[in-house]
Amino acid sequence: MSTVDGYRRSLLRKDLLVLLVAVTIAAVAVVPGIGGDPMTISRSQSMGAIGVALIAACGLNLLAGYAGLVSLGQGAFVAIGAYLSAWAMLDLGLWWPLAIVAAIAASAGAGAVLSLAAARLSGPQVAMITLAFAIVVHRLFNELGMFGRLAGYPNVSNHDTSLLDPVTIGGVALEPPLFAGTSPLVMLLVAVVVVLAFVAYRNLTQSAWGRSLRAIATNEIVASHIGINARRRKTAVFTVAAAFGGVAGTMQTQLQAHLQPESFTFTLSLSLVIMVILGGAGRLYGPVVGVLVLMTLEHSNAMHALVEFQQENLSDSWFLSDEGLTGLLLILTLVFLPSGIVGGAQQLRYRRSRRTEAAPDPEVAIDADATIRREAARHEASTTPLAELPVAMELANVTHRFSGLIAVDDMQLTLRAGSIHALVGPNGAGKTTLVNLTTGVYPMQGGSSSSILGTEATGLPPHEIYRLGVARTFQTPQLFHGESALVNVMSGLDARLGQSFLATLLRLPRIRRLEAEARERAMELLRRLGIEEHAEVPTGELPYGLQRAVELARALASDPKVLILDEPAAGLNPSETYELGTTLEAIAASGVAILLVEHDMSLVIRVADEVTCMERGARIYHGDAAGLQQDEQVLTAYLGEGHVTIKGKGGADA
Ligand SMILES: Nc1ncnc2c1ncn2[C@@H]1O[C@H](COP(=O)(O)OP(=O)(O)OP(=O)(O)O)[C@@H](O)[C@H]1O
Repeated sequence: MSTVDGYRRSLLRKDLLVLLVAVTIAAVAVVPGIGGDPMTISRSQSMGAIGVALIAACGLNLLAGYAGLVSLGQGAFVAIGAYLSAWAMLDLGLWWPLAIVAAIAASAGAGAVLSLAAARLSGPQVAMITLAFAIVVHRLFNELGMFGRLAGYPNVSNHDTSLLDPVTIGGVALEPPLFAGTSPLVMLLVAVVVVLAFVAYRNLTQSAWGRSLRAIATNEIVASHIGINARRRKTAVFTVAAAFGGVAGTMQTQLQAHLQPESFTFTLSLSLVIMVILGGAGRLYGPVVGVLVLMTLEHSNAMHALVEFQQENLSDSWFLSDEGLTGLLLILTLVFLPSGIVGGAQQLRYRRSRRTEAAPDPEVAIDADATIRREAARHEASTTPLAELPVAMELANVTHRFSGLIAVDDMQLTLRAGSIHALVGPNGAGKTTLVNLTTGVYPMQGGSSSSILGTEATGLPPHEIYRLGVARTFQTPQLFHGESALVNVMSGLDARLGQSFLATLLRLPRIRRLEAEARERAMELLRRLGIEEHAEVPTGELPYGLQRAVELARALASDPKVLILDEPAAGLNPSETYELGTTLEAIAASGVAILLVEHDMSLVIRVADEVTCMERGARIYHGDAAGLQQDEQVLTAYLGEGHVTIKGKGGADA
């Protein structure tokens, strides 16, 4: 068994064990009579409510925790699932499983429609639109006569439950839906649905799909550079989160004798948000812990006892009610455990484990191993004259204006496979703008054109340019800091693996194999760049030089044909810069075309096969590094008259 297989199996075992322990704790806490007292309706409904909240909170965590789209409307999807499944059974007379599926589909559909508006928005605007949606949905169920208005649904005067056929599972007849709260078999059904929903949620989070959510949460532009269509992924996660809400709602219908609009006010959505934040947004077990802590407090006597304690011992006119205590708990969590209970525990465990290990020395941490150098030596490209190397990317007549300012002015640039093309020039010359044009961040204007490996690429968005074989790094490393170096690197090749959503949801064998291969490939890249010992370290904890190396590994993960590096030596010390140069030469020698935007002239002159110098958006020099240092215009505009000539590639003096 490979280490990856072992890791995967232990992860699965751990997940199920934790869920089992959590459910048992909840059962003991909420159902004190589990060991003897008879199970009452209210106790079984409390248990069921925990399950319902768990499903809804897991969906919300995908959206708010992983994708960073804070929704204040999750309760609305629970309401849609609950009301519509009941209505489909009672008024439409649909067979109960069909009614449940239809109601979940309706919730998911509502989520998809909402996402069309929300996908254009970000941050507080997403929260606002989802809040408005929650209010509208609540008002609808509150006002529509078909749902009994304030009297709730079903309405005793309109509905006769004896009309319903009993539900049978394996030949055992259950109580009719909507009046099933006391049936142990319905409790079992809810428990099975909770476990299935959790497994689906877990499968989604621990996959390329889950990593893509992290990416769009961190930075949509960066996400698009690793092949993610951010808008489409946002729609998908909205739909999935709403479907989880719908599943939760249909289970609520199974547990409750009666649906009341007050159960689905904005407070429900807010409680779900509080549970996710309290447990740990973006953490696998965050919603489990959040739901258990908050619902155990709510459904046990603990909150009530705390309120009474204040009244008796502090003041009976100034005290915090249940809601006030919940708010206080949230404030304390945000102040002392900003990443929630699970996030805090993980950080503690990580810090403890680091304390027992020797701290890595960042000075010598990056050491590209001999493999990459041997590959370089073997590659014949290094012996081929530059002009004979195949063209990997061609930019022609590229112009870009920011309002009145011409940032790039009629630029030409050719990148050849197996070579390094350096792009230099003073601050504000237009280098980064040109890079952003080549990778699709800015749309091409006027007569600009671009082709990649012979394919027309003018006007393509970044995620499509990624698919043509282009990868890049950024002036400031753009990593997903909540994740380990390994996961960051894996995210670089995810979009190439073509993992379908359904296969990911079910974690089919193909997905497990692809996931294991992605892990192996990412480890291999970390090893080749000499940073494998940091594989499990969250990138936010790594020194700057190592962050740059992780970002380079992520760019290489997609096996690019064109690699664009925006000031990769910025912030590196001389030994790290030297090592970077060696690594870049090796990467180029393996057949990759590199565009190197850089101010460190010692690095440029050492590794570049050709150099383009820009000033005020235009090209003022194109040629080799030796010529660059002699060019009058370059000396005046960029290098300075006092520039001391550095030996170029092949040791030739300028
Ligand atoms: N988003 C923007 N909106 C308006 N002007 C911009 C924008 N981005 C860049 N510019 C302007 O375009 C010009 C080129 O900037 P750019 O960042 O491409 O230069 P650069 O050569 O990469 O500089 P540096 O070496 O400092 O990174 C500058 O005058 C800059 O102020």
